[in-house]
Amino acid sequence: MASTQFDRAADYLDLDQSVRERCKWPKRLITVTVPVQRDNGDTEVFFGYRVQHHLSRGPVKGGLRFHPNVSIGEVAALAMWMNWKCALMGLPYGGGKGGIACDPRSMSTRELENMTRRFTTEMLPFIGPETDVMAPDMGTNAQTMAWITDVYSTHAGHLVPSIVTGKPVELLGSEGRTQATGHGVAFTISRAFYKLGIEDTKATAIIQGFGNVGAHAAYTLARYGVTITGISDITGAIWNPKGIDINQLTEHVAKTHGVKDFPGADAIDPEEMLTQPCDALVPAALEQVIHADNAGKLQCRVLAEAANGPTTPEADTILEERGDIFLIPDVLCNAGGVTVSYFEWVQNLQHYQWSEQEVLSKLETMLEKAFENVMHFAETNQMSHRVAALALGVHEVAKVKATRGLFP
Ligand SMILES: NC(=O)C1=CN([C@@H]2O[C@H](COP(=O)(O)OP(=O)(O)OC[C@H]3O[C@@H](n4cnc5c(N)ncnc54)[C@H](O)[C@@H]3O)[C@@H](O)[C@H]2O)C=CC1
Ligand SMILES: O=C(O)CCC(=O)C(=O)O
Repeated sequence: MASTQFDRAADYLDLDQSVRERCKWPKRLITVTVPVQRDNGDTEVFFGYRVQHHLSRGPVKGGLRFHPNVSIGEVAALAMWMNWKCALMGLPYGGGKGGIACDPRSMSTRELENMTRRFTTEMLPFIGPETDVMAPDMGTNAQTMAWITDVYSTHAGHLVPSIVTGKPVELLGSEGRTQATGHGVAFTISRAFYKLGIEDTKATAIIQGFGNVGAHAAYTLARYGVTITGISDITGAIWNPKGIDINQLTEHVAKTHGVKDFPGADAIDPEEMLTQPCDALVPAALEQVIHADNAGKLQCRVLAEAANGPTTPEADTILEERGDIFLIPDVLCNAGGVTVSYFEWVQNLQHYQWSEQEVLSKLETMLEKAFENVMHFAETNQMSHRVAALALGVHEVAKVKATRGLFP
């Protein structure tokens, strides 16, 4: 998927052959084994990965994912997308992504901590504030980042907060990072509604995924006055046409670890939920959930890609032919997370802390600019929002590759 999307953008840009090849392939693909003693005394060996797509514009930046489906191919695609996202947002980074193939839901805190610490130790030769800066992604959180900071700092002999972003605020994480991705998703949806003449307070949204991104997108949309009619997670899907109370749902999820059986809504088939009428459909969980079989059935006005890679190229073609759905592509829609990560890194390098208001206001300024750039480029060149966003990102990387040149 990532390669196909890159090829479409590179064809449009008519990239020079050498630059095109150098933009397309990752610089480093690292695979490590991570032995962990399970609570029952057995040792289990997990596979961990980190892909550093390119370092031409600065350190690689991107999340670390703990999920059973993690593979080197998935991580490579996610790293490639991070390039174009960082470049589109004007951040001085290349793209990276990492992950461990594991089921974090079935692991104790002790096992997760040991796995994270061992993975970090294996990664020590390859990471650093100027080479590779990780952050949370699916299945990881601020605590995971705290463990990575601790291992790296212990080896350095002093605290190195700039080794990761998305840390707890007390460990010099940034105010606003936890909610940044979801906040940015809601902000771009509101911009799309404005373009389409839809009022936030009369709009409805359906969200797949109620983790860091989905839940914070839900809070912010609800704060804007949008009615959230459907939400799903790994445990099931819930539906209430009058609106789901997000605060009550959060309490329910804290107690039961899933949205299933929430008393304030009915159960609905998770697949059917995606094709219900709504103003915004927000996939905020997995890849490839909008595919050839359901793209023709979507009844949303806006498809807001909070997750990375939720739409297959086949579905993209169907949506482009339909022409009635306003796509906010992933590299724009979820870019709030890495943008505030950049702010966190900058604050750490300056030994200075910004307020939440400052962080979110700077974030909105940067998202607004990127949103308008993508819309303008798409309109001017009569292309989809996806190809426009990718072309803008790829172009920035290509310029740097061309300028730096190729050692013979
Ligand atoms: N955390 C961040 O700052 C960023 C995350 N993203 C992307 O957003 C997406 C979600 O990430 P997070 O919210 O951080 O992960 P998370 O681990 O906090 O939450 C994931 C959510 O997806 C749900 N889920 C898992 N399988 C599902 C299924 N089959 N059907 C429905 N829901 C399912 C889980 O139950 C959970 O609610 C991923 O694609 C990630 O790459 C993108 C940019 C930044
Ligand atoms: O915050 C970051 O550095 C990376 C976030 C991320 O993994 C993503 O945007 O997909």
